[in-house]
Formats: sequence, structure tokens, C-alpha cells
Amino acid sequence: MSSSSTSVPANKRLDMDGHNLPPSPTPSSPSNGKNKYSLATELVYTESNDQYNASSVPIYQSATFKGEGNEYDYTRSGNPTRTHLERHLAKIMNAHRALVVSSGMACLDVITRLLHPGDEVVTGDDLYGGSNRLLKYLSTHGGIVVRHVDTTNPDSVAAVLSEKTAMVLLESPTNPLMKVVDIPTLSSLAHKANPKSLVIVDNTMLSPYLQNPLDLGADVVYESGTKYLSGHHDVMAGVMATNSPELGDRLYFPINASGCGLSPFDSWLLLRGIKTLAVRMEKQQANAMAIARYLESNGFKVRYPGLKSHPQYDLHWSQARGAGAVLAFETGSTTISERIVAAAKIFAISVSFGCVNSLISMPCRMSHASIDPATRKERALPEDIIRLCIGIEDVGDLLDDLQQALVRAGAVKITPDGIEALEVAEGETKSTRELTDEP
Ligand SMILES: Cc1ncc(COP(=O)(O)O)c(C=O)c1O
Ligand SMILES: N[C@@H](CCSC[C@H](N)C(=O)O)C(=O)O
Repeated sequence: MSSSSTSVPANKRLDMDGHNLPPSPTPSSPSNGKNKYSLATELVYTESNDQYNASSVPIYQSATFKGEGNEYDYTRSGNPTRTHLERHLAKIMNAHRALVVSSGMACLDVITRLLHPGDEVVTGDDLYGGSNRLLKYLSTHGGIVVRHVDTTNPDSVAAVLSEKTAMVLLESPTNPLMKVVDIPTLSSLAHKANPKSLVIVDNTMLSPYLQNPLDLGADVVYESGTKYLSGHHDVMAGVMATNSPELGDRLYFPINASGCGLSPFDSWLLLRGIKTLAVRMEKQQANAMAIARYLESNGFKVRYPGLKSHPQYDLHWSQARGAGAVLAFETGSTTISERIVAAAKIFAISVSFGCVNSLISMPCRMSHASIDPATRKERALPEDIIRLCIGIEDVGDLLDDLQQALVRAGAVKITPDGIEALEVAEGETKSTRELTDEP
């Protein structure tokens, strides 16, 4: 690898935008004169002039870099492996600048450092439990006013927007109810109410492969790289991106000041994961569609934007290129839901999503347990809701596993045509049948 111990790197060169490049690796950019390849190609295409022509971007596992006045001095401030990842992501996210940090929550922490006491944040009534927890902390200890409204209804959002609104934080689809919000309309409403307000979109549910919120009017997009971008549940990461150079600098400041930038090894893992994003996501969402159709056709209430029955189906497809691989369904009974989760074999009981393995969870007990029961009730988050995060396994095996879990849990009755969801009132069980090894 090149050494940069002199104040002017020996092999200093400019990239297509005229930026100084680190000596190695170079940023990822196509050199065939075209601005961009199609996304599936961009995900795997990286140009590197590493001195040994390494096919995989080298891991600069070094805290310090010798010399003075060079592009890198200390990994908290910058690291070539991290830079390569950031430039690769900027292309994929249609952004001027991307920044990578130690988790998705670290992104929201960095982004909310743009706020000042007295500022107002408008956000949804269904959002990831960890984001809710951080916002609650800021409203309790940081003098920030947080307004949770139904973001699927632009009128409800408009009613709380004002010149005090500093930030509008959106998820689409939301976690876990899979509600879809109109990103262009809400962005323009927010900017009209306060031209300085920032529209932030958490794109974790879809990844840049399926949705690009910066193209829809958002000022900053972020997501948990722990999910689809990495895809294997072997790394925690967060990525954020913007088209404003000024915002990019303001976001970089707390990353350098606090030291939450992604480590070189984790940057390398994320770079490796991104290469297979397209194939993973295509397979995962095809499997998810089959499972959503199966559950719906057997009488369950399913929340998935790939289904025509989704209340914002047309809106979703006007702003996204796919439905993703997370879906939620209700059984009408928390007891039955618990039994289904316990009876599944291929589906691992686990928080998180975006992994190649299929997962099953009850959000009220797991990912959203930090939202207190009274607030969950107020926000109509059903206690019995089951979230399925679909992986790349054989879809027949997944359907068989789900069917045996539904049968063993007593969630369905067996009919001559197959199975059918039972109607139950909360508090009752669908069947007196106890879980046994035999279906
Ligand atoms: C929608 C959403 N945003 C953000 C996060 C936070 O990401 P991380 O776990 O990487 O901090 C999660 C999950 O944790 C999530 O589901
Ligand atoms: N114990 C964790 C739970 C993480 S949930 C992860 C993921 N976003 C999901 O929705 O499953 C915590 O308290 O944050």
C-alpha cells in the first residue's frame, strides 16, 4: 500500500469531480465516460488503483497515519477504507456525500445534533422503537418538542407544522405497521412551513436498491446498515447521505468530534455486503410476496405494500421500486401469536431484518418493547402483531414451516381446501389444542 508520509502525496490525483483522492484505494466511480451504470452494476463495480491491484478494497487497520497535513492523520477523523465505502454509497444513494457510522441509531444521534433546544420535530405515530426512545430522551432532557402524528395523512402533518418545525422525521414503510407516507408531499409541506426545516427519511425498510428519498424531496436519508446493506447480521452500521455540501459538513462534525465513525473492518464488511444487495433483495422480496399472498389468502390481515389490499399501494409504487421483505400480520390473540412464533423452526425468533435468514418476532415484546404499553395502545400498535422478515431460503420450505406453525398454534382450521384463519376475540385462544410435536 502507498505511504503518505510527505505533505504532498506522491501519487496525488484528482477524481472526476476535481477532488483530491487518497492514494489508495481510489473512490468507486465508473471510468467509461458514462455518469452511472444501472444500480445492480454500481453495487458491485468499484474502481481501485491499489498498488497491488487488490480486487477487494484493503482494510486500513490503522489508528494513525504518519506525517503532517495529509488527507488522513487519525481514523476517528477519516480512514481510507471508510472513505471508499462512503464514496461508493454516495453513488448508490444518489447523493453528494455519504457518511458511515457505528449503527443506525448513531445516524439518528448525529442527525439530531443539528437541533437546538426549543426546536420542534414532527414524526410518525408508528416508528422504530429505538428511534422513539431517542426522541423521547431528547424531549425529556434536550428541550426538543416532538410531535407524533399519523404521517400517512398529509393534513395531520400540515396541522402541526410551523416555523418552529426544525425537522420532519419519516419512515416509509414504517416499522412495524408498514404504513406508507407520501415523501414528496410531506417534504414540500415541511419546506413551505419552514424553508430551513430538514426532512429526514429513515430508509431502512427498503434500502437504496428500492427507494431513494433524496430524489423524492428529503434533505437527509439514513438507514441501519445492520439490515439489508450488510445482509448477514454480522455487522452493526449506519449510513447517512445528503445532497447539500453544507449539511454534509455539519453531519461530519459530530462524527469526528464524538468518534462514532465506522471502523475500518466494519467498513470493509459493509462494502462486501453491498455487492450482493441486488440479488439478496430480489430473492427476499419474491419470497415475501409469496408468503404475504399465502397468509392473506388464508384469511389473515396482512400488512405488506406488495399486496393490492395495502391502503397506500399506489402511493408506495409511485415512490419505490419494490415492496421489500418485511411484512406483519395479526392473529387476533397474543397467545396464538406467541404460539406461532414458538412453533416456527426455520424462522428464527430474532429482532432485526434484512438478513439472508428468515426471522419472526412479536414487535411489542421485542423491537418495540421500549415504547410503553399505554403509548403502544394510544398509537394502535396491536399487541398480537407478528413481524416476518423474509430471507433467501427456498420459499416452499418457508411456506411449509409457517403452515406447520399456524396449525400447531391452533391459529387455523383445516378445511377440505387447505387452512383458514380462525376468528377469535383477544383473551381467548383459538383452540384448546396444546402445542405438540405432531401437527
Ligand atoms: C427502521 C429502523 N431504523 C433504525 C434502526 C436502528 O439501526 P441499528 O440497530 O443499526 O442501530 C432500526 C433497527 O435497529 C430500524 O428498524
Ligand atoms: N434491544 C434492542 C432491540 C433492537 S430492535 C432491532 C431492529 N430495529 C428491529 O426492528 O427489529 C434495543 O433496545 O434497541
